Amino acid sequence: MKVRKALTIAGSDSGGGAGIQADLKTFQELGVFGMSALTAVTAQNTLGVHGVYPMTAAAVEAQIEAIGQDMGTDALKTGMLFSGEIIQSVAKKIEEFGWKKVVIDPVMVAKGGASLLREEAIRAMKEFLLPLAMVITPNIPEAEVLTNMLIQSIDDRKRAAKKLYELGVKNVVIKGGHSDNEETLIDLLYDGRDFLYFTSRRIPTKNTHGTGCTFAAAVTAELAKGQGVKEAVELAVNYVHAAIEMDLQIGKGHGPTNHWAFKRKEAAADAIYK
Ligand SMILES: Nc1ncnc2c1ncn2[C@@H]1O[C@H](COP(=O)(O)OP(=O)(O)O)[C@@H](O)[C@H]1O
Ligand SMILES: Cc1ncc(COP(=O)(O)O)c(N)n1
Repeated sequence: MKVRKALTIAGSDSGGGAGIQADLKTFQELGVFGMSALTAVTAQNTLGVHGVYPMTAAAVEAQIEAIGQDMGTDALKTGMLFSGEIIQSVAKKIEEFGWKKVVIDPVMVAKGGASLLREEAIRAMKEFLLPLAMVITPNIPEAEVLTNMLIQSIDDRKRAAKKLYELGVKNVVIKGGHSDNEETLIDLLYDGRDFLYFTSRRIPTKNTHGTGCTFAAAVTAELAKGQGVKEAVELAVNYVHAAIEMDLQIGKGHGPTNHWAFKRKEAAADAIYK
């Protein structure tokens, strides 16, 4: 059996709920061999970000180079990239190795409000990275920054998705966690032709730390396994939903999600239908 591989280029969350830790847990749970290139170390817990210690762009390049030269990858995702310089290095390496299954989670601020991306980096992201993306997965505030639009309605979101598509992204997912609907939420996928709506029940919880990272990592793992974008997004919606639903109650603030939950739910369903 051929083992599929996925690479995450992202920041470390010492609290284990978001960033590289969330990505690797998700890769593992979805049966994909996970690799990482660290862009920054954060001192972080469920109460917030207490420090950000970026890597040099050369160190980020060296990590990607080491992976590309030897192991290669079937898909990759980016998370916290911190600076325009790191973004340019990452884009250069993606092009150099010819990687196509590229998922960009344009991480900008942590749930507590701490900045994980410098202001100057937004231009670099649009210019160098977005044209290389197979999928981009902004939440509503990130989509607003990238498009210079105010997004309130679903129609606004559709317009924003079209704008992002025009920047060269092949598939745009604008996630609905930040919408003001208290009952349901919609993750919207646009592939340049059709809009697809993934509707789920909003779970009343404060434990949503790392949902965005987990979502993008699940999309990446599924693409690595050879799934299409639509199937990968659908699975990611279900994976994150299970992870939020069976939360772990860890820490005093916004706790992490449960990366085991999806497989446990699947195993329970298998036992019922056997
Ligand atoms: N309270 C919630 N209940 C159910 N699903 C949620 C909830 N909050 C977020 N999600 C889901 O988690 C994923 C990430 O959503 P979002 O909060 O928009 O992104 P981010 O974590 O990047 O801010 C999406 O699939 C969204 O539908
Ligand atoms: C290192 C790192 N990367 C990304 C996030 C975003 O996480 P969230 O899903 O809570 O917005 C984070 N808090 N820390």
